[in-house]
Amino acid sequence: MSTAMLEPDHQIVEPDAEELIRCDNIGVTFEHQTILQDIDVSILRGQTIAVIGESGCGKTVFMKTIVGLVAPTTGWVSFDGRRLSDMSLVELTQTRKRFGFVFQNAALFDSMSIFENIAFPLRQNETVSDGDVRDRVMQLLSEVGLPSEVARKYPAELSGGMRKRVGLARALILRPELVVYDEPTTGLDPIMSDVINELILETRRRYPVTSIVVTHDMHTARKVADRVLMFFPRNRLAPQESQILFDGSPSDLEHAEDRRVRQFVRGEAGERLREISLESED
Ligand SMILES: Nc1ncnc2c1ncn2[C@@H]1O[C@H](COP(=O)(O)OP(=O)(O)OP(=O)(O)O)[C@@H](O)[C@H]1O
Repeated sequence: MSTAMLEPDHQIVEPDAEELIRCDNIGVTFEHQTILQDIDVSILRGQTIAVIGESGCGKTVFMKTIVGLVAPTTGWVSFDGRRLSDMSLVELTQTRKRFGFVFQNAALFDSMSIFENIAFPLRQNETVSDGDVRDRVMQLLSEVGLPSEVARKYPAELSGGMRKRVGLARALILRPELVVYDEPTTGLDPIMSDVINELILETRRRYPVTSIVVTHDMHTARKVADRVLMFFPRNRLAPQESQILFDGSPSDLEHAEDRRVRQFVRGEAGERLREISLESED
């Protein structure tokens, strides 16, 4: 702790943390629609980044581009100093083992027990004895605050919050260096949302994982992130404007210079209401 810097939002980032991810001039165009343009972002090891912005602005596309699920139309993504586009399929597959994915709907296999769901990445990627698989699954269950009896159950028998925790356990079993969370609290009540927030924080305290959290939940963004990126829809920006309207600490969001950022975080429709009514008249 003595070498670490305490950030305002209680996150711990090593002062000499190295770059883990670099996005250089990324652009993504689907058919004729440009979703991302000129995105330059550097993410340090150990950072927890919340990606916010209104629906359709490209948050998920950004996250998928970083993990190599979407190939950028321009620019490149580097992970740990290597461009994803320079990697062979085998290297990309090897690199993806260093990523953990927590999907919005937990994406569990319904026909497998919770034990088998959590063990799945381990059995797919490592040669481990049954005893070791058992130890690691049980350890992960305990890390996400679920009792060991849950291991025998099936996804349909669990609540949404429990399923999310199982999804987190599965994402963490290979001890990934990068975890991406897609809307981790969507559909949960406020208490269960906070349980998930606490687990994200606890995971970071337990080991130096880097996290990217795509979220609409401002409470989550403020609580778990040490850095927030706010994206804006490319088609509503002036040509010279950056698509990232805010890049900074969550505590600075309220006082952001850009009015669109302040309106977003306060949940104010502002002139968007007028724009939407004009769009519907066209
Ligand atoms: N594979 C694809 N092919 C074509 N268009 C796509 C594809 N993936 C995403 N899009 C489009 O890109 C835009 C941005 O999508 P994205 O899912 O990144 O938005 P988002 O900011 O995550 O939105 P939300 O908050 O609603 O999830 C949308 O208009 C979407 O329809």
